[in-house]
Amino acid sequence: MSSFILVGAYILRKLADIIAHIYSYFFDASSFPPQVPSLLAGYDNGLLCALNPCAFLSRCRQQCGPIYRVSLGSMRLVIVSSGDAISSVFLASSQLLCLDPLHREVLYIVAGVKTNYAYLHEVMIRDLYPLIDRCLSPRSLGQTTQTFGPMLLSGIKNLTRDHSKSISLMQLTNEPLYTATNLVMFGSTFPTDTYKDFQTLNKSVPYRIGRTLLHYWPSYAARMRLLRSFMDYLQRGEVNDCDDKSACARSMHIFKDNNFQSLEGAQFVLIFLWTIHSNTMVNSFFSLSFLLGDPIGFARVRTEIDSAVQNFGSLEALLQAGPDGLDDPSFKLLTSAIMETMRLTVLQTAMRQANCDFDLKLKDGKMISIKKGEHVLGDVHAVHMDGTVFSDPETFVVDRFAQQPYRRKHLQTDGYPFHALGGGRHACKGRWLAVYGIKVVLIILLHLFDFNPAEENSAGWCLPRVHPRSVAVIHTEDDIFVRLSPRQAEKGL
Ligand code: HEM
Repeated sequence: MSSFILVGAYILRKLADIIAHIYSYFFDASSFPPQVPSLLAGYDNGLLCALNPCAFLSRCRQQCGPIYRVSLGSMRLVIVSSGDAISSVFLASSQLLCLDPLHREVLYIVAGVKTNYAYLHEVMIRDLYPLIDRCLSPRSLGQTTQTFGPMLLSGIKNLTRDHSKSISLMQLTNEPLYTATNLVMFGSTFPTDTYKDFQTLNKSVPYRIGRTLLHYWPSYAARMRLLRSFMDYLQRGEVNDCDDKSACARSMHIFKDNNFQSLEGAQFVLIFLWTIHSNTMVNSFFSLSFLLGDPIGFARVRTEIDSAVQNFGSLEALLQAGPDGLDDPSFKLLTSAIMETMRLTVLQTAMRQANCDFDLKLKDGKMISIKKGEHVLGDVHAVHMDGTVFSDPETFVVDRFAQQPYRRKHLQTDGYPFHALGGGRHACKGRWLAVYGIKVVLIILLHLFDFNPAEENSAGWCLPRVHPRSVAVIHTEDDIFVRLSPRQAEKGL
């Protein structure tokens, strides 16, 4: 079956190359931005893009340069793949370039919102984003995540009790993180048995975006179960043991104030959950996958973690220190590994739609004329793969972002053309939680366990293959199975 898929993918790639070659004869380089040619009113490009967005954008870039127009069926896009142009998109006012169509798409694809979009969107912007901003800012994150570290540790211990069995790295890096984050954000009454359904739905997202979902039923059924579970949670209406200023109490206030007890409320919770987890899970899984594929990098990060644990006195004491304690030069290499994983796994961002005709000004003084209704998209992957900025760009370099002096409450990527967390007014509001959560996962796992490839990975450590349909961030359907053994000092586990 897998060789059939590989041959199919090879033939499609060759076909796409031949089509691109034919189209190059129709290419007009005199206009700016140049237009990617199409023989079938954009539907040919739409199909090629749906089959493999990254490869399609890369071919267009080779042909047209870093800024170009392309029609994907009836959708007209301006793609920007230079750091300066992406920054200009992030900085453009939302009167000119708005995010609404992106939000509408996400609400529909993830939560199945077909009607009442406007109301849910209003609550998202008016109540939810400010709540995330307030509770997850560097100043408040410690308060929000007081119980997070110990809960994550107990989740990992529960999952790893039986050392005689192999375990999925995807589950190991994601499930305890998913559960502990939900408990701090939604309180102890939030259903803790929703991870598998969430993953099933999440994995269907690239297919849903391309409207090419073949196995529709499993993800549809998973979504229905999730929504039922969230409706029960909303109808109970309690969060337990949370003070009034905590994230979970504030979330519940939003749900109650907006009378969210029915399907609509559950759809809102699902969108909130997807915002928190979809990108974080990719990073958590790939960070450890990259480290396992780089034994020297792995050993260096583990040495850093072990000496931090020693300085704190114990792993438990380190986990109590919270995000402020971990925002420290003694975790420079670990933080760099996480940011490097982001560099390699985030593909496109900054999707916007123009509200009117206008000229987008770039740093070098050039203007891109954008027409009303056109979409703009940032090809972040292209910038992050620029060999003139990032040497050996395709490779995971564990200390790539550990070279400059460490600055607390700053991302170690400051000063680089790094766009994985957005920018401007719409920069990722959960970035501090994401980095902190992934750090804690890696600290616990690297400190407690040795990792050996399970029988399922007969070829040793192999990086998961990137799914060709990946859009926005890398997706994979591969998993890595590991056998864990407690390290010498932790034999009591
Ligand atoms: C590794 C993990 C994450 C990555 C790579 C990531 C990436 C991004 C990016 C690129 C944007 C900007 C999108 C745009 O301008 O078009 C964004 C926005 C956002 N992110 Fe994240 N994110 C992550 C984790 C999180 C988490 C944990 C939360 C928690 C709630 C979160 C909440 C948000 C919100 C609310 C926005 C919208 C901000 C706005 O439009 O004003 N993200 N994220």
